[in-house]
Amino acid sequence: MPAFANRPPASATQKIVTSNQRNVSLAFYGPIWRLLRRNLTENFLHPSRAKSFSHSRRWALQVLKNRLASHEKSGQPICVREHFQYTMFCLLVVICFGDNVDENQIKQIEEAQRRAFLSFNKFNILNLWPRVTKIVLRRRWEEFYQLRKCQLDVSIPLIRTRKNMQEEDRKSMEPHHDRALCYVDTLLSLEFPDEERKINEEEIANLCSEFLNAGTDTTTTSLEWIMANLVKYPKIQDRLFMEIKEVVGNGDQEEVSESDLKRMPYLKAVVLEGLRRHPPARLLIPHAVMEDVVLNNEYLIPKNAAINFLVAEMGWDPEAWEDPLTFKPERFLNHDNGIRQEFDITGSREIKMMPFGAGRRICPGYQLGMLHLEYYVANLVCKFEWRAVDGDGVDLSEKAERTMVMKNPLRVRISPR
Ligand code: HEM
Repeated sequence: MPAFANRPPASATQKIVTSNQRNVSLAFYGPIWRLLRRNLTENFLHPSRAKSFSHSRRWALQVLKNRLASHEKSGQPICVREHFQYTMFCLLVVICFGDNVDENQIKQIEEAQRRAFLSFNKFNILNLWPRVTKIVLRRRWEEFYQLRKCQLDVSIPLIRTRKNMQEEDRKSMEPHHDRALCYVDTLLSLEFPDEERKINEEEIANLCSEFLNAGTDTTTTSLEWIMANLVKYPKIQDRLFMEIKEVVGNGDQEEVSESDLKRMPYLKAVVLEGLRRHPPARLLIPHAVMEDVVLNNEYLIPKNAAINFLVAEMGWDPEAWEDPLTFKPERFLNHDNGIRQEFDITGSREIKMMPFGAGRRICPGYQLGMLHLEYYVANLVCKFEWRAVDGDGVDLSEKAERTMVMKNPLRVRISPR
């Protein structure tokens, strides 16, 4: 039995890949994976591209503020998870399919994604022996195809709309250069070098579904944990509010903008501390090494053995972090209250925590995830004061669902600042 070091050095993680299955999905490995990943990170999720969705982030923020404000008027405590979830989902749908999508279409996509998710365990067995199960579990296969059809019926028209827009732009004397590039746009122009073909509509639909799944719950869960800590520790919330006010001033500014965020080291520290203390993914997608690796002259990791990283335990390691179970954003600040220069969330220099994974399989959406957390935390704290429901403490117990969520979802009272 191999033993696994729980803080592998970066050199070992660089060799890590997931199993060698060939599939048009970012979660598997192969030449296609490399191409798709490069597309996602370099052409699309790169910060310069991510900026083009500022107006969508602003729109989603407005949706969220309206929902919270109308609840606040009712005088009842608010259970925030559903609102965070809806906001993140709307935003990612727009980033994925373009800002021409309306709320009704978003609801249809949400329903199709939800049904697919709820059936995940039921259909898992079909992966094992497809030839056999196609005979003995014929009904289940039919159900699976039906569900798949529902998903495609919703997403393929949206993909075709973007295709038509690209066609029109190509023919037009006045193409829309200012149109924000969405994920589907980048996929439509991809060609597989080894197969001399373009990626087809069904494959694009799969990748979009994966994009929405991977980005929504992780960001929603992290946002809920961070806000829970700000409610539990009002002094931290007050300090954050002071920082925000110093940057945006006392005027009636509608939004903390993305450029403001860069001048808020304490905000970044709060987000990092949230991800350290409550990483939404407790395990990474299983990894494997391509050849036998010996760590620290002590632990053998055999080629192809499934490796699961205990992400939370790394961030709670008392040898790496002082008082690791306490929520203390200051640990990420240097003496001048700036973000510690040496801290690196990608783990390319050292790994003390890895909420997004590390090495070449690191979450391709990590910059977008960080930006969304900083943007929504800053705006929520700037607009409202967040307080615990009278007599109710904030219970930070955990529950394993798709991500590690709050066992008792966060309920709060908010009041406009
Ligand atoms: C707080 C937010 C997020 C967290 C904590 C997070 C965390 C993770 C983790 C731990 C992995 C597995 C990495 C590994 O196995 O080594 C992952 C994979 C992935 N994430 Fe994220 N993620 C976040 C946001 C996002 C966003 C916003 C997107 C896209 C819009 C995204 C897209 C993906 C994709 C496509 C994968 C699979 C990549 C692959 O297998 O190569 N994530 N994420």
